[in-house]
Amino acid sequence: MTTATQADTAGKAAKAQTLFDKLWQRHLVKEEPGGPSLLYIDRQLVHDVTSPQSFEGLRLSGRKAWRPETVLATADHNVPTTQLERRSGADGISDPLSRIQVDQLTRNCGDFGIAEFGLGDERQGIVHVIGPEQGFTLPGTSVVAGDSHTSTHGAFAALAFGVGASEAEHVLATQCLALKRLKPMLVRVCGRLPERLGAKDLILNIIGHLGTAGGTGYAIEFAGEAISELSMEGRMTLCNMAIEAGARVGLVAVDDKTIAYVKGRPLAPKGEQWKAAEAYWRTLASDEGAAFDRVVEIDAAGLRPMVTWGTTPEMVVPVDGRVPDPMHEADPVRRGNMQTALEYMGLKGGTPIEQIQLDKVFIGSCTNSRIEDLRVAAAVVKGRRRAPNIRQALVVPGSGLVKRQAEAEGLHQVFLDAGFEWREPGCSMCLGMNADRLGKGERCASTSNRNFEGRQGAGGRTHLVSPAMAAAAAIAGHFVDITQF
Ligand SMILES: CC(C)[C@H](C(=O)O)[C@@H](O)C(=O)O
Ligand code: SF4
Repeated sequence: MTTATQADTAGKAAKAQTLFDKLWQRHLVKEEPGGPSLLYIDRQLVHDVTSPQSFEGLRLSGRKAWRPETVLATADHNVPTTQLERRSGADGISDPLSRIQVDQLTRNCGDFGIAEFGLGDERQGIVHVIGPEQGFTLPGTSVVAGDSHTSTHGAFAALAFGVGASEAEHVLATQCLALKRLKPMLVRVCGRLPERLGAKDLILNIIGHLGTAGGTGYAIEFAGEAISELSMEGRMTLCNMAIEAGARVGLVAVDDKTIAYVKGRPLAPKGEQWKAAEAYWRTLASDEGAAFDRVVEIDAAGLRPMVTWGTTPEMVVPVDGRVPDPMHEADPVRRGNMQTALEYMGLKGGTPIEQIQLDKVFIGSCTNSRIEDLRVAAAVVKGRRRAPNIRQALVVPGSGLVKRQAEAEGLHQVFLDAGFEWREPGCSMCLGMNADRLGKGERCASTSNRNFEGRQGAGGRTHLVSPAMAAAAAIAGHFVDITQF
């Protein structure tokens, strides 16, 4: 009896699993000790840039998409965002390569029987916005896309990560993928975020702490009071940038907010299936006492609004801080990197962040283009005007449905009245792949997730910030402490 009880206890203790362990185990087809394991992939998202190669590969080997109903495609990276250019669909794209990629996506989806939200479809938008919006991304599923920011979908406790074009091809053909097991890391954020700070400030803080390689080889689970307090939009912002800390996977456990967000979405289960699904989804949290390979604790209450000053997301400081001085950096490699970054950014060490004058503002991208982001930005902008030195302030909703919702709430009018531009959905100025770009030397406050050299256009200078900060910077013409603005 005693022995049995001990065995039970030991069994229970051994069974405490992290959320990542649960998702991993559920999708495991074949485990190879030491080597990569074979995982079952439930869903795949496809966009215009990385998919041509995958489809071409299928054609060359004479293979079909095995379960085309598990794939959803949209055009986002190459699409223009002005109404005028959008009127004529892909024909309105002046750049020939962009036009070919958008056209090709439609042709490939037709040939392989895959659903596509193309130009002219109100459901079109950034791949990481439309997946959750449609209920295509569901808790407990495994989701891949030929796009590194697929980590976004982990906000729903989905095992979601970016893959290369040949891996995406393999998933299309077999629904399986070989992957080396990731190590679970816990980032526990206790306390509450101060007023006017958002998920973007939090994740920039975390990346500043971990560094851009700190998450390499890990799946990061975000937990704690500050995470529970975040909306699903905020959790998506957080997981979106897990990859910027090097982690292919970001995760948040299922709670009431997850369930409420998914319920009633077009592709979410209904009726009896919903009940069964919800019961399973509610198990998707790390067990008490589950072992993580690394645990990082952060206190949200002491955080400040963040602004990047350099050319990686870890080069970040609070808005009331200064651009760091490389002369104070003891490590020669770090010092060299700082100097190179400052030169590119046209900044001097010691400059107060609030004195940095801007040329452009971009509110959009899969990090911050959801309805909540637009609400936050509009609340800052309301009744104010764009500063004269801001040549352009773009607001680009993440999908046609976000756009419609924002218009129903009158947010577009708030932006237009303040001298901002209200655009059609797409990746837009997040990356220099469509007509929305920075010119050489132009400085931008951007709500996107990457700031490397030339990211928003050759010679362009990117500062990553929250939507509230971007909006305030457009009004003031420079960075401001949004907790006082
Ligand atoms: C084009 C695509 C491969 C790329 C990515 O994987 O992330 C893009 O979305 C990005 O943000 O740089
Ligand atoms: S919005 Fe930016 S980060 Fe997101 S998928 Fe598009 S290019 Fe990549």
